[in-house]
Amino acid sequence: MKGCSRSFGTARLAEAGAWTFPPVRPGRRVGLLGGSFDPPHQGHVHITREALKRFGLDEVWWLVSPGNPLKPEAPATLERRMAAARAIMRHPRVRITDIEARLGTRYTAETLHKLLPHYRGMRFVWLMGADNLAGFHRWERWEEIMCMLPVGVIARPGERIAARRSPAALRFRRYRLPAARARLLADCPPPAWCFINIPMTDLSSTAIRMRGEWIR
Ligand SMILES: Nc1ncnc2c1ncn2[C@@H]1O[C@H](COP(=O)(O)OP(=O)(O)OP(=O)(O)O)[C@@H](O)[C@H]1O
Ligand SMILES: O=C(O)c1ccc[n+]([C@@H]2O[C@H](COP(=O)([O-])O)[C@@H](O)[C@H]2O)c1
Repeated sequence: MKGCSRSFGTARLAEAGAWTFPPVRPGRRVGLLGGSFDPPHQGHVHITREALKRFGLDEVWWLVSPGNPLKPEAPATLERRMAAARAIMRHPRVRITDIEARLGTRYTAETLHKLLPHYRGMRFVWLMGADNLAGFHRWERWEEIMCMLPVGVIARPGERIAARRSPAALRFRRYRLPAARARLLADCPPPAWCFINIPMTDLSSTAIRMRGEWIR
């Protein structure tokens, strides 16, 4: 499509310092679930399990963010959120990572520019809840992200209509894969996105913080 380029430039891997990227066999289908996870909750666990199944993924990596660039308040420390994520999400095909802190990125486009060239031959899918699709047009270089990898969107209570009518959904409406073909998403050349309806849970980190069950 116009404005989409499959070339992402060369990643400056040296910037990643001594840290080594997790090894992965080529051809694997990996879902990337970026999030603040402040705190992680069973909603995250639920959508991860559903994404593995519905999008036919081999793995999901949680990218525990150093801090969402659109959220004004700093989250709890990365160490604490990583530990809580590891405690709640126990699955042999899910990795909890602090890749963005290690890469020195917090904007998703920048993260992908550094990550994807290191894993040529792999099939990544960006995963997000419907609330994030509704506000996706506010992300830095969001159209570029759509052109970099397929995007899997998962229903969230109260957000389905806003997501479907969002600027991002409208702009890329021609590239939407029907939910019945969700398992093909990882193999679709971008731009491609798919919205799946799953049994929804209305858990949120905000609600947990408001109940005082997680103090930053
Ligand atoms: N209950 C849920 N249903 C569907 N998607 C969810 C749910 N909870 C979180 N997500 C998705 O998981 C990803 C990470 O979410 P995040 O860590 O921001 O949790 P959150 O509950 O949305 O937090 P907050 O309330 O602080 O915004 C986002 O893409 C978000 O849309
Ligand atoms: O790149 C951006 O501009 C951008 C803006 C808002 C959110 N994100 C990413 O979206 C993911 C979900 O964030 P959150 O806080 O809703 O869990 C997380 O990986 C953030 O880094 C990215």
